[in-house]
Amino acid sequence: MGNKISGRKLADEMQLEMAAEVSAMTVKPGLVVIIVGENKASQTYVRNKERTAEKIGINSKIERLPETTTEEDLLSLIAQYNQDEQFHGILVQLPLPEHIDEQRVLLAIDPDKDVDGFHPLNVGKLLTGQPGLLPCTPYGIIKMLQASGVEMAGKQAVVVGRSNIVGKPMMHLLLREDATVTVTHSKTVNLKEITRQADILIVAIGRGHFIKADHIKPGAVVVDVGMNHTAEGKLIGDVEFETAQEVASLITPVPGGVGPMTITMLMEQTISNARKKDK
Ligand SMILES: Nc1nc(=O)c2c([nH]1)NC[C@@H]1CN(c3ccc(C(=O)N[C@@H](CCC(=O)O)C(=O)O)cc3)C=[N+]21
Ligand SMILES: [Mg+2]
Repeated sequence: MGNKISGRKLADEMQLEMAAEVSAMTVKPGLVVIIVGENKASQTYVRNKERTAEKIGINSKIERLPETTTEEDLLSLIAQYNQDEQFHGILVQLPLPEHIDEQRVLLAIDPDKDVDGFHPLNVGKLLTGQPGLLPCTPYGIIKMLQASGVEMAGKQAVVVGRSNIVGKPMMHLLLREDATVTVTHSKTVNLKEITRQADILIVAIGRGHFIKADHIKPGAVVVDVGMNHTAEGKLIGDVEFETAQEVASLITPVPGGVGPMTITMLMEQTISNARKKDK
């Protein structure tokens, strides 16, 4: 057992197809990423996004604002990009500094340019089963499972983590695929008994190597959303990969799993927005 699902490989394949598609378009897709303050984890992410956008032929612009930026200044920059026809996607990197109201910022983004799928209108569409922009991490996970031939309909899916960015939208996307979904979190009692029921286990709790082999049902599909840095600066997932892969039938690694797919879906949604403006 222990077949690795390579998000990296699938992401590379999808990006090649997307590059061909973009080169045939008359409108060049544009994505603006707004970052407020310095955040070490943000840096790799933003670098990867820039590199990927360039590879595909997307015009990407990074707006780096100082930590001291006021909420009003951020809101007016967003208003400016809402109007700017060159940009089809707007992403405001989270988390934002303490003094800025995150919900107010997400509400300010034009829902049609919200390529992160975090605007309450898009969240509501996901919840009620209407088409809309989707959160990129859970969307990328569904794509990865489909590409790997994982049957979701009727299966027991367990999500560990209930964040607005991963856990909650993941629940809805799995429901849409007709899985039976259980959401667990840090206050869940007898977590192990629940995760051991999972045919599909999605882990997004942000604690390094929290899920071990004995949390996993033999033959389960395991998706690791974690990105934790050890004291030595090594990137590790929420799942202890070495032991878990002995039990799982399929498992995503960190790095090279969910991360590259997240970025790919961001690009995909930016392109599909631009295509709506294409002749
Ligand atoms: N509004 C907003 N939307 C986001 O989607 C968002 C965000 N804010 N804030 C930060 C997190 C983090 N995130 C990552 C996505 C991909 C990689 C990625 O490409 N990882 C690679 C490389 C990692 C490495 O080598 O360090 C991998 O897992 O293989 C990393 C981090 C998106 N986020
Ligand atoms: Mg989370």
